[in-house]
Amino acid sequence: MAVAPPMTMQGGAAGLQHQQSVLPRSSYLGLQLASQSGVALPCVKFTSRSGSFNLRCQVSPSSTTLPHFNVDISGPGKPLQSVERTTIRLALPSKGRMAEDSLGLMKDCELSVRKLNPRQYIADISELKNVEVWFQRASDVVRKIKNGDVDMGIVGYDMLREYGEDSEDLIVVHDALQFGQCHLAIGIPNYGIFENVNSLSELAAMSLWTEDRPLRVVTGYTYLGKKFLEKHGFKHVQLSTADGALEAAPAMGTADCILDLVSSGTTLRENNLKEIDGGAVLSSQGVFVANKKALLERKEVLDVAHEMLERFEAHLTASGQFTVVANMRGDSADEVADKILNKTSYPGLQGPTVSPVYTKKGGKTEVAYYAIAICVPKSQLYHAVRQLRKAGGCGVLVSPLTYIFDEETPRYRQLLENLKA
Ligand SMILES: Nc1ncnc2c1ncn2[C@@H]1O[C@H](COP(=O)(O)OP(=O)(O)OP(=O)(O)O)[C@@H](O)[C@H]1O
Ligand SMILES: O=P(O)(O)OC[C@H]1O[C@H](OP(=O)(O)OP(=O)(O)O)[C@H](O)[C@@H]1O
Ligand SMILES: [Mg+2]
Repeated sequence: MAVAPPMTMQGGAAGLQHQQSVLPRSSYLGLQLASQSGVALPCVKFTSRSGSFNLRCQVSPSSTTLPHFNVDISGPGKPLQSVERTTIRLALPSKGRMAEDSLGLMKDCELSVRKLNPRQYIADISELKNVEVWFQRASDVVRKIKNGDVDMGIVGYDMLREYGEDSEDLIVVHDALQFGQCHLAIGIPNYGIFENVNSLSELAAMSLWTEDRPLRVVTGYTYLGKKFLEKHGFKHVQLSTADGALEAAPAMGTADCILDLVSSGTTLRENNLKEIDGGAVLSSQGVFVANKKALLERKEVLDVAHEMLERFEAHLTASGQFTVVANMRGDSADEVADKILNKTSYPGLQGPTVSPVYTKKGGKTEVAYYAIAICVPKSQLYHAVRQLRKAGGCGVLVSPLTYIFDEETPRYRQLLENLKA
């Protein structure tokens, strides 16, 4: 074959963009290559950050001015990333409660997700440059973070465990986003042969289950379900899947029990099903998760994960607290600080802020009170107010807290530890 003169490839290296980010060791792509001569290059060496590899090109039988080549991409070592992304990709659930809650959290953290067109699956975040938001089904959020197509995302922990299949490529950055709280559990009928069955061990011990007549479990969680039932000694089990309304299956006679999410328990109850002791597989809520390799190898990805984590932490920590400001009687700031630290259970973050309150008495300006500012968990507000009053407090003002930024978030420290492991 004649050696071809210099050739230009449409789109250059970026022209290799492909739906799959990881190409198999030898894959054929139909690429339009613009060759000045129409003669194929037998082999072109390509160098990318992930190593060098070869393009072997063959002219298709019908040669035209823009010939169609079959390109064999192969190279030494591991499969190659076809595209080197410079953008940072964040995946958010595209529908349902998780979509609403994730967007709500982003908004509360002053991260404005802007979709240019409501029918598009991509958006940007005005506060985070170079970040692309991709809206995906929850299962795909996990799959795409796992295979590196996306760098990070928000999803339910149940989905992360089911579709992540314990992959080491996934790393949880924030494990408690405080929405989507539920648990994955076995639900069995509260009537018939199950009426007196109240625990997982009782269910496993039922003599009914044989190879020919296994326990039939319907679930959307076959990976977790199989592992869980095997671990708990179930020998004869048949798992089947359905997309929704699993609670109807036992009454229809198509399953003996279900493995599904439970939150308030209403759906189980209204379908004459019950939970059993030992039947909970895992607790779940929204989590912020990332691709481990992307965090380790791309500093810009780690920086964005860090910033988002800080915003989430600051907001979520604050959302459980109130700011309380009170005027305290006392002879000095030290005396008031002493009372707050020793006579109440609410010292504030590092300690109370104490400042003099000036009043006018008989034409003279004097300090009669000291104002203190502390933060108090919402659930303990009334208790705190009672303690402050007892310690000489009056004029107590309470307002919601928006953010608490600490020196460094403990979760970020933990993330760095986990990345080293
Ligand atoms: N009842 C619930 N209460 C709280 N969180 C839930 C509940 N059901 C599901 N979730 C959480 O929401 C995630 C998405 O649930 P699901 O796929 O059922 O979507 P959805 O929001 O219910 O929308 P739809 O079922 O209408 O498609 C689950 O993976 C889980 O983390
Ligand atoms: O304990 P509860 O508060 O009743 O919630 C549990 C129900 O919530 C989820 O269903 P969802 O409402 O998402 O309907 P789906 O089956 O259409 O997903 C889950 O699959 C249960 O059916
Ligand atoms: Mg649902």
